[in-house]
Amino acid sequence: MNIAVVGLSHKTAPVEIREKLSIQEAKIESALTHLRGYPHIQEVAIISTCNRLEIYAVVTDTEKGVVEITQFLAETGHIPLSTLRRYLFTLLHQDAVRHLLRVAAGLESLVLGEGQILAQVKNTHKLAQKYGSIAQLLDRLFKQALSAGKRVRTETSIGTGAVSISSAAVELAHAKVEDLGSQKVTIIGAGKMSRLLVTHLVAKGSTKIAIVNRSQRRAEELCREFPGVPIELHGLENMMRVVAESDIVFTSTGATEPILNKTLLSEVIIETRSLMLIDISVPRNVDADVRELLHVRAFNVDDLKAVVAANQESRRQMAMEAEALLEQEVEAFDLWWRSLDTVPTISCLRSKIEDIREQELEKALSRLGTEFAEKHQEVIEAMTRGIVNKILHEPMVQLRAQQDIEARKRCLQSLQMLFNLSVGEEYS
Ligand SMILES: NC(=O)c1ccc[n+]([C@@H]2O[C@H](COP(=O)([O-])OP(=O)(O)OC[C@H]3O[C@@H](n4cnc5c(N)ncnc54)[C@H](OP(=O)(O)O)[C@@H]3O)[C@@H](O)[C@H]2O)c1
Repeated sequence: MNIAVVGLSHKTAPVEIREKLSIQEAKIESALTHLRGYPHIQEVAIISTCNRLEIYAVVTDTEKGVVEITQFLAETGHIPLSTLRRYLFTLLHQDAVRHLLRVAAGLESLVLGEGQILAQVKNTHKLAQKYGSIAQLLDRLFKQALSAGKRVRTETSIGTGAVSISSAAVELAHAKVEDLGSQKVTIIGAGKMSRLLVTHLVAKGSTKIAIVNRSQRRAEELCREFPGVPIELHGLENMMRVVAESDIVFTSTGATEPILNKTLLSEVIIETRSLMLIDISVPRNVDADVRELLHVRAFNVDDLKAVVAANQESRRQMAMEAEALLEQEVEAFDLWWRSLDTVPTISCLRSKIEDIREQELEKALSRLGTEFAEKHQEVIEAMTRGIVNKILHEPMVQLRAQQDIEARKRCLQSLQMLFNLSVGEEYS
């Protein structure tokens, strides 16, 4: 039994490829069911964010399991396998474990140490539990990753500074225009990222902010979080009119198709105005064809790499502290994982000794005869259980604590030989 992760991220694939593979939350259940249906996949969980799509699996045969996941990705993304392979990475065993812990800690994020990824890993775990696609190994791995992610943020300085994709996007706008305060800024979408956009825009002195959202309720909720800031609210039906009046437009919605394109914009944009579009959505909300428009400057999440590069350098030192802490967490998971190979032998030994106890108890009680009171029988039964548990406790503790793999293997073999145990499948 082994752990593998197959996926792609902002480090291995451009947004044009990532958006094809992104799996919306509403489709996670069917994707997990599909993956669980493959013959060599026992447990599975999917992380799908703007910067990564990663499939974690417990596989009975590593090579075949990895092929099955790759096949699934090619089918769902409608990308030929030969093309897709260029963008994929595969990590196995301890490397897969370490990778998930690094992801949860924000060390694999485009914006080093950003906090949103921890909630996304938590959501991945929650959905996999809900749809029953994970069992002992991945459940434990995700719990370890979440605790590692929390530890890194509380015990090291990586979490300091409110860094996120949204803060990088606002940073980009700030770098491109002279006076952000005088610009009319529109945000399309009113979710988590839009809220962060407002926070950072306000911090940078933005005063003319409009929000365009599909539902009025969510837009109003967002507005209430910024009581002192005058924010205009609009429905999607007014989107093009509001865009036409804006200097900068951020798009941050869960739409799976572009909501702005060259045709829509060319109908409303006046030649004398220039418009900056910053799209932080994946799948993208702004079609690439808008770059053909003379007065439009368009950016997407991949364009944020240049903005975060400077920030990255200063955060690298903080990341080093996190790396050391993560190694402890990887070690803890590894120790638990390896201890699983003692489980079949321990269960086999317990059940053999339990059989002996029951047989001997039965013999003794039948010799004592029917006049022997039921109360006394219970006392004797409890005593025999107590003896068995006390005798087995210490060797079992010692066995689980044995960290040297070879020494533990020898102990297990001795136990199996001495007690003539026939042990079934083991984790390896
Ligand atoms: N969360 C992150 O850490 C993160 C980081 C970087 C980028 N992103 C990307 O940013 C985008 C937004 O993420 P989020 O976390 O802010 O999402 P979210 O909290 O779920 O909010 C989604 C927003 O999109 C709107 N929306 C959904 N489907 C739509 C459609 N078909 N047409 C128009 N509006 C639609 C929703 O409107 P209603 O109020 O009407 O539902 C809501 O305002 C996503 O593309 C995501 O990949 C997210």
